[in-house]
Amino acid sequence: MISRQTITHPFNRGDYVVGAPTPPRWAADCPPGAGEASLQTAVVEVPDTVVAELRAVAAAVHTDRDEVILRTRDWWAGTSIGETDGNPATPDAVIVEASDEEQVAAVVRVCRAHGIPLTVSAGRSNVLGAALPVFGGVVLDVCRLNQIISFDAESMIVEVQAGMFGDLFEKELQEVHGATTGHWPSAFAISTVGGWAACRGAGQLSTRYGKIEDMVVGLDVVLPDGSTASYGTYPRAAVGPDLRQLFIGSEGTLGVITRLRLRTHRLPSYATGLAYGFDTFAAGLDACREILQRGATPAVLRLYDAHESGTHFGEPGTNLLLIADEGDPALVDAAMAVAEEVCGERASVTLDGDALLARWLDERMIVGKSGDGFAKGPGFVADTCEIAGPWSSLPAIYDEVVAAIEAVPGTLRASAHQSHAYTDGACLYFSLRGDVERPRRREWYRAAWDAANEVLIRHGAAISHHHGVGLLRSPYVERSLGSGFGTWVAIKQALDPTGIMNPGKLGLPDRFKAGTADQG
Ligand SMILES: Cc1cc2nc3c(=O)[nH]c(=O)nc-3n(C[C@H](O)[C@H](O)[C@H](O)COP(=O)(O)OP(=O)(O)OC[C@H]3O[C@@H](n4cnc5c(N)ncnc54)[C@H](O)[C@@H]3O)c2cc1C
Repeated sequence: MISRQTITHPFNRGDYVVGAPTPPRWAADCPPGAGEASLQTAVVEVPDTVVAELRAVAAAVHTDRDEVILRTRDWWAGTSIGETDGNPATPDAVIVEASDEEQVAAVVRVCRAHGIPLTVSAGRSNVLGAALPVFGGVVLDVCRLNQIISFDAESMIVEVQAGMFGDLFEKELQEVHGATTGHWPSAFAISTVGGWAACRGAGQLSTRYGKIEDMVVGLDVVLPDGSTASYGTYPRAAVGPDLRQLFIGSEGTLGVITRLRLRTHRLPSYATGLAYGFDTFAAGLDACREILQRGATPAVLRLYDAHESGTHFGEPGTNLLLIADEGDPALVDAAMAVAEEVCGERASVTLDGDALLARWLDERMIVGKSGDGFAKGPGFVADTCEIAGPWSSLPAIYDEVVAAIEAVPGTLRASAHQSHAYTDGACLYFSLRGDVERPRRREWYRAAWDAANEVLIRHGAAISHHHGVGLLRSPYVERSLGSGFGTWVAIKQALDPTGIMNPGKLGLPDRFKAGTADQG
C-alpha cells in the first residue's frame, strides 16, 4: 500500500528529471560561474592523449568547463555555497560516460595506467560532496547502466545494473514482477540503486524492510586494477567475513559497483496508521524503544520534536509520533496492536492517525523541507545531519546536539526527528539552519557541523546513519572510528594501492595532496 503509493502518487511535480540526474534546487538560478574553484585544489590534469584513450573505450567524454560544472553539481549545501557566489565547486575534470560493465572496466584501467584520480558519479543526489572530483581527473558517470537484468520469481531476487534510477527501477519491479524492495529514501527518484549501496542508505520503511545493506544479496564490482569481482548469490554465508559489506558504504573509494542482486517482497495491499503526541521528545523515544523491544516492526515509526511537529504537521504543541505498517493484515494488525498498547500508556494525546498518515504520504518525497518555516535571506543555509546511537544515549544526544548547534552564532534553529528504529537504538535526523552575512556562510556551516560532531564522538554515536561521509564528514572519520581506523586505511591500501579511487573522501589519506581540499 505505502510501497505501491510511491510509484502511483505524483511526487514528480515537474521538478525531477526522469532517468538522469536532477540538478539541485539552487541551480535553477545559477549558471556556471567564471570564478575560481571553491572545492578543488592540486588538480591532476588529464592529458589530451589520455582523453583520446578514454574516447576510444567509453560511450561519451565531456571536457567543456561549463558542462563539467553542471555535470558535477550535487545536492550538498557545501557545494551550493561556492557555486551561488560564482565559484564553481569542481570545474576542472573530464566527464566519461560508460554504458556497460566492459566500458567501466576499460575506463578504470586507463586511469590506473596513468595514475589519474577517478570519481564515480550517478544521481549526484548525495548531500556530502561525495562525488565531487576534488583533485580533478576523471568523473565516471554510470547512469547509462540502467536495466533490470533478471528476476528470480521463486527466490524474489532482482538483478539490476547500478545506474538505474530508483523510480524507474521500482516501477518496472512492481508492474512487471509484482514485487518491491521496500527501499524508499526521500530522494528515491533522483538517486540510483548503485548510489544507495555505495552510500549505505536507508529508506523510510527501513524498520520493516531494513537498510540497503540488509537487502543486498550480491554485487559485482570493477576493482581499482580494472578487474571485475562478483560477491554473493546466497542469503547468508559462513565463508569468512562478508565481503559484500566491504563495498556497501565504500562511496566509490574501493571500486565501481556495476550490478546488484537485491531481495524483494510481495507487494502489500493492506496498510494502517496511528498517531500520538508526547509531552517530551524523550518520552516519545521511550515509546519507540518499547514498541521495537516488544518485537513489533511497524514500517513507519517517526517521532518529530515539537518544532518539526509544527512545521511538518501543524501540531506545534507536542512531539508527534506517526506509526504505520503495510503487509499481511494478520501481521500488520498485530504490530499495530502492540504500538497502540504502548502509546496508550505513555502518550499525552491520541491524534488523527488516518489524517496525519495521509498528509505524510502526500509530502514524504518532497525535498528540501528542512528550511520550511524560515525566511530565506541571502545568507541562509540549511542542512541535515542523520546519526545513530543506542536508546540509552539518545535523549542526551538530542539535547546536546541541538544545544551545540544553537550555540554557534548565526544559527536560527536546530531540530530533529527519529526516523529509523531498531531494538537497540535509532537514527536521529537533525535539521540545522543558519542565517549569517553571506561571506560567512561556509564558516557558520563548518562551525555547526564541528559542534554537532564533538557531541556525537563524545557519545560514541555513529556520525552518519545513512547519508555517508563524502567530503563533508571526512574530518571526523578518524576520531569516530578510533582504534578501528587503521583497519579501514589498510583495506584501502590493499585494494587501491595507487589511491586513484575517489581521493579526498571518507576520511582516508590521499596521495594527491593530503588535506588541502577545502572541506566545505
Ligand atoms: C532531498 C534529499 C533526500 C534524501 N533522502 C535520503 C534518504 O531518505 N535516505 C538515504 O539513504 N539518502 C537520502 N539522500 C541522499 C542520497 O539520495 C543518497 O545518498 C543516494 O543513495 C545517492 O545516490 P546517487 O545515485 O545520487 O549517488 P551519487 O550522489 O552520484 O554518489 C554518491 C556516492 O556514491 C558513489 N557511487 C555512486 N554510484 C556508485 C557506483 N555504482 N559504484 C561505486 N560508487 C558509486 C559516488 O562516488 C559518491 O561517492 C537524500 C538526498 C536528498 C537530496
